[in-house]
Amino acid sequence: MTSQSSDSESDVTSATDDGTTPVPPRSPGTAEFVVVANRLPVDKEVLPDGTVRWKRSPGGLVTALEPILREHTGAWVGWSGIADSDDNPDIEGVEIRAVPLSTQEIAEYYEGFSNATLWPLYHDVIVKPEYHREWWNAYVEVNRRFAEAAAETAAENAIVWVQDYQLQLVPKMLRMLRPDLRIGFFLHIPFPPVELFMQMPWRTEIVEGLLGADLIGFHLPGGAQNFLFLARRLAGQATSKGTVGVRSRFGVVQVGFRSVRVGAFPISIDSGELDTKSKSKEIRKRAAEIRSELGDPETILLGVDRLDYTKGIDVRLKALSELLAEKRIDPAKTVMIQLATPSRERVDSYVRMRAGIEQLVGNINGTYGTVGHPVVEYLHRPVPREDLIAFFVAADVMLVTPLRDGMNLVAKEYVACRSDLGGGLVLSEFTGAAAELRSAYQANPYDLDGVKDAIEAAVQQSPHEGRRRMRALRRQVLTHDVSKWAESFLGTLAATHETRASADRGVQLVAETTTPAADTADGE
Ligand SMILES: Nc1nc2c(ncn2[C@@H]2O[C@H](COP(=O)(O)OP(=O)(O)O)[C@@H](O)[C@H]2O)c(=O)[nH]1
Ligand SMILES: O=P(O)(O)OC[C@H]1O[C@H](O[C@H]2O[C@H](CO)[C@@H](O)[C@H](O)[C@H]2O)[C@H](O)[C@@H](O)[C@@H]1O
Repeated sequence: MTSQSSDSESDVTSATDDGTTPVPPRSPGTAEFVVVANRLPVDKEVLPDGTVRWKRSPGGLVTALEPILREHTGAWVGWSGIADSDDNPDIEGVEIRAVPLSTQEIAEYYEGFSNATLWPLYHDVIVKPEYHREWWNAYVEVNRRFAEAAAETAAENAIVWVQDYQLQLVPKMLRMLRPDLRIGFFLHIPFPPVELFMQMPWRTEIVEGLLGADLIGFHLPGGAQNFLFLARRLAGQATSKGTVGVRSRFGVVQVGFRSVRVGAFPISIDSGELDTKSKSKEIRKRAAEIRSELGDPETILLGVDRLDYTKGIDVRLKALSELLAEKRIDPAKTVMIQLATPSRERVDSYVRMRAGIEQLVGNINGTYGTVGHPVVEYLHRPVPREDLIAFFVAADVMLVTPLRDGMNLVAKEYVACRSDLGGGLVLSEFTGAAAELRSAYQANPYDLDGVKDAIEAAVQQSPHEGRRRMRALRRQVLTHDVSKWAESFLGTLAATHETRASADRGVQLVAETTTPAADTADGE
């Protein structure tokens, strides 16, 4: 079936003739808490000699959820990162349920609809989203499979927490299979402005898919607000009209007898753990070694990203190149380290972007480097976590310059690692983190002169100014950690369910407030 559906006619969960109808489980599972995410926390790797190795999956979603699942003991439903594998790796305290994907599904559901349609559409169309009906059909089919796997894993009345843009149809499909469950959904990337979302040929199906959840979470109030407008316009549901707050003043969408809450929950990191680790003797020693291996430069600039066009790695390289040309930065005293984790390497836009970035690195080193002393040290591979922490401790200026980013955990990790109050953070205004990290050197990544000024200011900041800013940043990051994020989301989800009964009596459509002491986005 390849026909493109109109806004109102199709129902992704009740189709009867296209193989996408979810099949109810014979009996419920045993897990009281289930995370459903595209990726498992570990990626499977088959070495040339046939042995299997499991390594940590890339990206901030796994960084954030790993400590939560360790705390709550439950199950994780996800894909292992390679084709046709249903191996369930052993992870202490977590029941793993792998969802196998075929090579064609990886191409159409993951690389296609998830990462060449939704990803660019939700990130301000930095590259042009592609709309293909076969990709959409694969997305529906794979979402159905995830919903069935979750339905088989969850115990009666369990909490199921569905993650991210790859699985936006799962909440509705899962509700059809298991109406007893409490279902939460969290979007880790930005939810786009209404004008952009309206491009999506299957826009109504996506909004209705999400409305299967009891609670839908976004990083920022703006995303929640955009979604409420679309629920009204595309799904024709009554919604609350008040302004959504941060971890407070939730929006409400009335779907039949169900009240779906919509809120903003900015994600964070295990800041306490990073703070402790970064103070250890081993990490301090490694940080000193890094500086000495680089030839003891006066200033170390650092970038840490998945190699993704949203991250603005080209922006910071162009800014550096101009600062060097204008002699505002001295190449003899400065080294920039760019750690770039390989990502989505078969998607065309990623292949093109990698070539562009490597050319920029080559140009800078060719023009300003000397033999044995390049200005830019570029690694295209992940480094071990402990090394990464040492890089954060060693860096004088952290460069976070995305054109758009849901949150950006790297910015928060850098801050958590700077108990010495050293270092400066250059941060794009278009990251979710910018709403909280007000004391960073913020810049508009589309304004190259502004980015250059921010980098120069951070390089030249006085120790007093640096300490003042870092103290404020650390107050925010250490008091708003990932367990606070999970608690606020899961606490709201639990409360949503408790008010289900009141839906029968008719819930009032007003924006709600959790506690009188509601948080603000900026805790500084
Ligand atoms: N161990 C390790 N982690 C990395 C590396 N590069 C990035 N990360 C982690 O990947 C996560 C990236 O999250 P985030 O900044 O939110 O961006 P995302 O990639 O879009 O999810 C952070 O927790 C980083 O510390 C690396 O080379 N090694
Ligand atoms: O699974 P991949 O295709 O290799 O991509 C890795 C992850 O990238 C995205 O991370 C996002 O989540 C972070 C935590 O909330 C957030 O800080 C960041 O801004 C986002 O880009 C993606 O959303 C995940 O699903 C991927 O697993």
